[in-house]
Amino acid sequence: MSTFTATQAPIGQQVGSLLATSTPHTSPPSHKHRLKHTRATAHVPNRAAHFDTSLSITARKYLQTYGLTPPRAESYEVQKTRCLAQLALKTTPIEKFLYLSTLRYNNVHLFYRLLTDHFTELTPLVYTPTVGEACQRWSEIYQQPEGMYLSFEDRGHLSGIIQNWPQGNVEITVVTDGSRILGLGDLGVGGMGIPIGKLALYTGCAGIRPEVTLPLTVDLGTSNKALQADPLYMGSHRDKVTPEEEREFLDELMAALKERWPDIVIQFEDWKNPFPSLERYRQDYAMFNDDIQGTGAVIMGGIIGAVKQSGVATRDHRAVFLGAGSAGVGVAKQIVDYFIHEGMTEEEAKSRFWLVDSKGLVTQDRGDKLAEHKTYFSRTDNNGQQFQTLDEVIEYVKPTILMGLSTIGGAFTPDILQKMATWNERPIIFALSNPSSKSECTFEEAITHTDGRALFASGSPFQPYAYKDKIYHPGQGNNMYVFPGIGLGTILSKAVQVTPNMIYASGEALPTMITEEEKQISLFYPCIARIRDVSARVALHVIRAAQKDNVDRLHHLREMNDESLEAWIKDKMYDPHQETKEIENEIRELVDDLAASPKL
Ligand SMILES: NC(=O)C1=CN([C@@H]2O[C@H](COP(=O)(O)OP(=O)(O)OC[C@H]3O[C@@H](n4cnc5c(N)ncnc54)[C@H](O)[C@@H]3O)[C@@H](O)[C@H]2O)C=CC1
Ligand SMILES: CC(=O)C(=O)O
Ligand SMILES: [Mg+2]
Repeated sequence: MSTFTATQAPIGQQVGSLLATSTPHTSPPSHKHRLKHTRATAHVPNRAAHFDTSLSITARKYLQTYGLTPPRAESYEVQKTRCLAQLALKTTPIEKFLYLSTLRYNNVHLFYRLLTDHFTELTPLVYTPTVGEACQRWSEIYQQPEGMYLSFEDRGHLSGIIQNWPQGNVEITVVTDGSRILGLGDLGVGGMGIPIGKLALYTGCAGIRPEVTLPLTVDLGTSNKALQADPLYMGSHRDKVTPEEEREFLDELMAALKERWPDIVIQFEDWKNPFPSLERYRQDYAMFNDDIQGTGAVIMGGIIGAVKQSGVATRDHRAVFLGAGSAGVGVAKQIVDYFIHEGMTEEEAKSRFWLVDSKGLVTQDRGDKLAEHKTYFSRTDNNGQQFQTLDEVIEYVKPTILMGLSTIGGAFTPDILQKMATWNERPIIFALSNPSSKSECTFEEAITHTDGRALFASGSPFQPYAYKDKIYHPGQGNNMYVFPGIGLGTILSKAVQVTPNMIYASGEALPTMITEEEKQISLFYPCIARIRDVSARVALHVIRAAQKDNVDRLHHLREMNDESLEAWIKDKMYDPHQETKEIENEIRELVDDLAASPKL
């Protein structure tokens, strides 16, 4: 039975259209809009699918694009060869970023076929580190709209403006105000590169259809004076609004999003101070903050494996964090949860953490007013002594774990790395700041200065490194391992909230995906090439946690065992390789139906 619904055009006209070899009709037939697999998207025009050069001649005639593309119907292999050759001609990362953005805009399925087949090589070009440069230069390199921009001046009208988004159904949005883009500071509306990049990974990693994603940037002014002075800057040149104004704006925005798309999942990303909005909206919306919670989960997932490989008992670990911001505190809290899970009391677990910010070790008697999110970890056992530098802190603590979420590239000096290697057989060194220029140390430095013994992960990717006749492989501790699965699990279970247990479950899923081969080479994150399987597993764990917390609404999923549920999840995932095949199948069925119709 055809999946193609009845058309209003007379049968004769349809057959005529199918058989036409001359120029296309000037007015499109109504059936053209009924194909399930050629839906338009705002940032992905309808022509994306219709102009795919792999479409058969029959399909082109049916779609009336015959003659509008070169004659040969080519295989994906040929398309891929051409794209990769064109990409290779681009010499700088930003040129490659632009090439891939244009490809996504013009032929979305081809872009995702390429991305999913070449994840390891292409992710750094659509995501960190290259997206960092793209955000810094957004107003210079801007080419096409790929998301929504809402301004403070639009307050009072957000609901109406959101109606302008041409896509009827949106299942997930990533929203930023651009105020803390990676470790690069306030980039204003240039931050739009982040929602676009994150959502590209939602599609590539977790198979969420591209047309149900909404990249969203809110322009609440900027504290970046250079941007304010830049005539090319595409955002408002006003100063940042006050926290009260931001709250009022967000109250309206959240309500407007839910009004238009009641089931929408909302991910907050790269806000300078994201704690208030997380607290304010987490109960009433299916929302989470990726920098606090996604990062917390992914690093907890990595630490589970690294702690095992370190040979040191969980309760004997001591962690020094350089950076006590959203990510630092989010990660430390999530690992506290894991330590509690492993049998420690909360006080015992918390006592294993020493957080360092720009003023030094975070202590209760330091003399400054601590931001609220830092007080939980502030030390009280320092006997009045204060420690200003990382060097002083590590001499005092002699940590087993050194975590970098500080935005300070190179902060883990050779001396610090060597000390870590003196105190520990397998020092755990996570240099997590993004992009690569902000990484607290490189993989090469971590390996060289610990004589190959570091258990290492970084936020942005590094290449494998050869040292003393051995090849070492870096781990990438980036929230990209979990946020796609958190979103997918929340969407598929129709969860009304993203609960702390769902976040915890996403991190806990990661170690279940590590292979023996990966363990052998000291990896505690799965190979990135398997990210679709990893995201499906994360989604499975997220759904189970949603069920336990009773926030899911698709109750029949509760009846499935894990194996069936994981298979069901995979079946729901968008597969870019299937898209043109689906169009071909629908057209073939239509042709067959028409041929079988009684002649009038
Ligand atoms: N690998 C991953 O998946 C993720 C990485 N990150 C990265 O983590 C970094 C921090 O992000 P957030 O915590 O959200 O930023 P944030 O602005 O909230 O926090 C930055 C922290 O670093 C501290 N800091 C700044 N300069 C310092 C110095 N000279 N010495 C010691 N501490 C200093 C600040 O006091 C603050 O505590 C960014 O580079 C971001 O890209 C963030 C989220 C996920
Ligand atoms: C990876 C990420 O979310 C960040 O660096 O902010
Ligand atoms: Mg982020």
